[in-house]
Amino acid sequence: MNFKDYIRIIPDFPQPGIRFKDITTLINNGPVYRAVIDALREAVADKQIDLIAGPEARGFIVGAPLAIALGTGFVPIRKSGKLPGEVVEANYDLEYGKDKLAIHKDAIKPGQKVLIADDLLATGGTIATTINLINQLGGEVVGAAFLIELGYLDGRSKLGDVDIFSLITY
Ligand SMILES: O=P(O)(O)OC[C@H]1O[C@H](OP(=O)(O)OP(=O)(O)O)[C@H](O)[C@@H]1O
Ligand SMILES: Nc1ncnc2[nH]cnc12
Repeated sequence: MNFKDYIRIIPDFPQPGIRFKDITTLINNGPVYRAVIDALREAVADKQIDLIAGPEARGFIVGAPLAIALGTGFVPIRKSGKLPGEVVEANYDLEYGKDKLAIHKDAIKPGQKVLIADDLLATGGTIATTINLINQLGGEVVGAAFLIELGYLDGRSKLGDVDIFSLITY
C-alpha cells in the first residue's frame, strides 16, 4: 500500500510557500488508517515501551491508536492552557509559527520508557520540545515514530540520538 496516494498536498496553507501534507484524506479510509497504525506498531516492535506520548492535535490521531495497538497508556502533550492539572511547559518554533506545549507533571514517572508519536516531522521543533518535556519528568525517550518525514527540513538533526521511524518521506 502506498500511503502517499492517500495524502493530499495543499499548496500555500497555512501560509504562502508551505506545501501542507493533509492526512485527513488518509484517515478517512478505514483500511488505510489501520495499515498505518499496523506499520508503526511493527516498526517499534523490538522496543520496550511503557507509554506513548503524542503532541496535540495530530499526534493524538496517530499516538492514541498506536497506544491501543501496543497495549500501553497514552500521554497527551497539549497546547498551553488546555491541561487541567499541574503542568510543565515549553515554548517552541515550528515550520509555520510558534507555540507552547504542556504536559501534566504526573503523567510520566521517572524511568518510564516513552515512545513519541506524531503524524509528521518537519523542522523538529515540536518533537524537540516534546523530548524536553518528557526528560524534565524523568522519562526516557526510546524513539519517535511518524507517518511522514519532511526530509528537506532535516528535523532529525534537532533530535539528538533518538531513534526515528517514519513510514514515508518527502
Ligand atoms: O517539526 P515541526 O516543524 O515542529 O512541525 C511538525 C508539527 O506540526 C504539526 O502540528 P501543528 O503544530 O500544526 O498542530 P496540529 O497538530 O494541532 O495541527 C504536526 O502535526 C507536527 O506536530
Ligand atoms: N508541511 C506541513 N504539512 C503538514 N503539517 C505540517 N507541520 C509542519 N509542517 C507541515
